[in-house]
Amino acid sequence: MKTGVLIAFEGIDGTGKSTQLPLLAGFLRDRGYTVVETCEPTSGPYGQQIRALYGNRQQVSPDQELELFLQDRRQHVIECIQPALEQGAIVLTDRYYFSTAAYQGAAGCDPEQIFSRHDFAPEPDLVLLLTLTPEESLSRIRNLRGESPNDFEQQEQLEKVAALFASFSQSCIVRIPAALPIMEVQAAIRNVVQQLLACKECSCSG
Ligand SMILES: Nc1ncnc2c1ncn2[C@@H]1O[C@H](COP(=O)(O)OP(=O)(O)O)[C@@H](O)[C@H]1O
Ligand SMILES: Cc1cn([C@H]2C[C@H](O)[C@@H](COP(=O)(O)OP(=O)(O)O)O2)c(=O)[nH]c1=O
Repeated sequence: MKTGVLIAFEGIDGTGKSTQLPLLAGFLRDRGYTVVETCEPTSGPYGQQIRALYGNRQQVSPDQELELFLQDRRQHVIECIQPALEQGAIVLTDRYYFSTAAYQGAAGCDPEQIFSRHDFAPEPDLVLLLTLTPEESLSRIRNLRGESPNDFEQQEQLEKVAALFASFSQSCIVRIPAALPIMEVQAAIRNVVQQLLACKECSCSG
């Protein structure tokens, strides 16, 4: 049974998910919450197979790629997310099934079918969807991270991924403009999370 709080960070590559998530974790821990920080792809066997595709995505079909992300997530839910939620933790995950619907959707799979294949995955209480243009995201990857974009980070592909993220309308999604300075993005995130926690703590429905 889920008693904790599940918050997913989503968005195209370079939007600042792995910058913002630890800042939120620290903020929440300072306020006495138990926080579990996690990410997908995981470091487990399926996550490692996925990482091996970064430089050579063509070696698998979109369907095979989708299966790998599903297997990785199933293991992530069973071994990490569900136990942490049962213990009442706030779980912060860097990516979740919205990434699969967007990225594998952009690769040719059906996003609706991808959502419907996630009945094993607890629905998040909140999805913080960081928004940035693909141009800005690629510029951050090249200039700030100092990396060459990998096979998942090609502009044409990221345009499709961003368009799919923009099309999702689940009520748990809150869009956070990510082009602002780091601590301004963090302030917007904290504001939304504090509202969610206040709501949970007073058991109101909205
Ligand atoms: N708001 C921001 N303004 C400027 N640079 C940022 C901002 N957020 C993150 N960055 C930088 O952009 C790069 C990508 O951020 P990162 O957190 O790795 O993105 P993601 O995890 O979404 O791929 C990093 O070099 C990071 O330091
Ligand atoms: C979770 C997930 C990620 N991805 C992609 C998005 C990213 O381009 C890539 C790696 O994710 P990323 O968040 O960059 O992880 P890391 O920095 O640890 O390698 O995988 C999918 O295509 N589908 C998914 O379901």
